[in-house]
Amino acid sequence: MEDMHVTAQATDTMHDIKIKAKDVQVYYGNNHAIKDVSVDILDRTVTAFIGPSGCGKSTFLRCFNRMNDTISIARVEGNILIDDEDIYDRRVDPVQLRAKVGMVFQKPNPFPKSIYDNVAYGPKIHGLAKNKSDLDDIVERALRRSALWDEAKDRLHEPGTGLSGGQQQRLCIARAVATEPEVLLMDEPCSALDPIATAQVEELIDDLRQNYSVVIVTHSMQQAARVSQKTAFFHLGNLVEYDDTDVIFSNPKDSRTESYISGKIG
Ligand SMILES: Nc1ncnc2c1ncn2[C@@H]1O[C@H](COP(=O)(O)OP(=O)(O)OP(=O)(O)O)[C@@H](O)[C@H]1O
Repeated sequence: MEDMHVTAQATDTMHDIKIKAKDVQVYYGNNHAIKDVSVDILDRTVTAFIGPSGCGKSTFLRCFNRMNDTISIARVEGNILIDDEDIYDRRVDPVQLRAKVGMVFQKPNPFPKSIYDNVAYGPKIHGLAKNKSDLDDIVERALRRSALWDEAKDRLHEPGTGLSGGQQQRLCIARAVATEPEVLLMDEPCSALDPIATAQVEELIDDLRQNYSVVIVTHSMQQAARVSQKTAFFHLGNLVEYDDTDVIFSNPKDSRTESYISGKIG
């Protein structure tokens, strides 16, 4: 049982597979951090990665936009396909990939620029706006989608760092969605936020699912249960169980999942 790993397949016929990971291994030097993980991530679905600290959730998430490329000792093996395209193929430009696969981090990290420029930055470098009014529209759309427009519209040219923590995190989500990504990766996006800001970001995640495949790493099982439709439980670098979120929380098949959700390992 201990060495068993699951090949997690999508059972949901309503949603297409957006990301297909097959036999993925990640090493940091000699540390084998992700062990032979295969999983299908669905489109227009929120997928939560849960598991004890150090089990590899963030490492696996970072495989989807090749952020592990930026860590010199990290080595990724296996296949990751997004829309059937191998994202580790030599012809894939990681910068372009990261426009399609946006990421929001644990701590809100706005650029030291105005609210407007934070959101406009990506569309500008990727040439998504034809002119200034086009760019204005993109910025407004992204801020509306991130539920920040009403609070930010009268202070677009003030520094992003002047917003509250929860607003800054929504600004980072606006920055990520401004390049029209198809996948949104969120690594503990609420861990620095108070309960009200957390509730706003969770509501937003639920909205974002209409357009994107969202993958969220969270330490909070309550949050996973609230926002996700699919949950993957990781333990010691293995993907132990992957299923509908309500199944994982009400009727897990593996004893390790059961121990984790009941607070016996953690
Ligand atoms: N940049 C890095 N360099 C070296 N080792 C790393 C690096 N990032 C993670 N690791 C190692 O990889 C393993 C998995 O770590 P990872 O951060 O992916 O786990 P996690 O489940 O996201 O943990 P947490 O919940 O604490 O954030 C750990 O053994 C960790 O020490």
